[in-house]
Amino acid sequence: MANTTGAPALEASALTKTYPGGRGRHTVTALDGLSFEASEGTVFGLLGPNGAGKSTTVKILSTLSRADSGRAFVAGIDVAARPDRVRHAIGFVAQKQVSDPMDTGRENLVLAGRLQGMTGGDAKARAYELLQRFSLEEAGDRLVKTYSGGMARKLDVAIGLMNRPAVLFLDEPTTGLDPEARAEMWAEIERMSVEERMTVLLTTHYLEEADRLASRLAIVDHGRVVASGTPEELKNELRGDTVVIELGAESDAGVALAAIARLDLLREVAAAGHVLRARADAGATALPLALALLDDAGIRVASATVARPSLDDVYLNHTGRTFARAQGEEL
Ligand SMILES: Nc1ncnc2c1ncn2[C@@H]1O[C@H](COP(=O)(O)OP(=O)(O)OP(=O)(O)O)[C@@H](O)[C@H]1O
Repeated sequence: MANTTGAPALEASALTKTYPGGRGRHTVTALDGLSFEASEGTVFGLLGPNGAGKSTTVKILSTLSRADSGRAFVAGIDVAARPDRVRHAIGFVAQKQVSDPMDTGRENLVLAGRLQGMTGGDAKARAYELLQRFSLEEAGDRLVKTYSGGMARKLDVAIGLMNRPAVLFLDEPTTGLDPEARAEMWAEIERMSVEERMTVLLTTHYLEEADRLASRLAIVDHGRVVASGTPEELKNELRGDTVVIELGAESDAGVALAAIARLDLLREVAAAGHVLRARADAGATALPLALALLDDAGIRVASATVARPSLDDVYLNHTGRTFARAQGEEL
């Protein structure tokens, strides 16, 4: 179903959602005024650590959950007013496997198509096409329980595509995949968004994945969008270089932080485990001075680099903590 209204393909406006805490615990604020817009035919990324509110957003947009307040539109349709129409316009690939391991890949696809109201003939034809597209044609008639993790994940995505959705929700599509399967999935998502001219909402907690796939992205933290733009725009907001110093395993990060804190050339100095990060207008000048201070303090350094800003630096800049630390806090 194409979006013919000229409205953004996805629009979330000031969404809030709280969950009851249970067993006398405080309520959990999952969304705290979250807003974003995604244009038709693009891959839009929601990037944030575990617990940031990404899945809750996807559940509201895909009609599986209701917001406490705020509004959301998918393909120009109000999700709260017309959930039935939204369901026909979307595909949803959840974090958990949806295919039945005791059926073949083809059987899973045909069943999904039939449940979505396709005729038997149409469902078989679309299943054939998707098995080819995802290089699963040889495995298509094997039970899913014999598939690798990467193959099962591709099948889940294919199931989400059976009804030719205008908008596809991909909730952490590569979590748990090995690097090779992850790279393959990235290539499929890129190809899919171009060939099917679909809008894709991708949630991820991998910075590299957001950088590679999303034409625009929103960084989500504690249920709010703290920054949004193209990955390049977000990185270009930060001037200067990023200095990263990895300390030896026996080194005390607190002592190291104190040692380099007095260097005026460095700003936004932060530690995550044994890795120190800082920003500098001229990283190549600041780094040797920082290393000398660490040496004076008796701190052993395992590696040191100067690089252009990454999305990790963007995250740190907007939230005051590194992405790795935020992940650790929420796990
Ligand atoms: N059904 C629920 N009941 C209670 N709290 C919930 C429920 N679902 C989510 N939460 C809480 O709401 C917050 C946001 O969770 P959400 O799953 O949306 O985050 P996320 O960014 O998708 O994280 P993840 O990457 O781990 O899925 C978290 O603190 C989470 O513990």
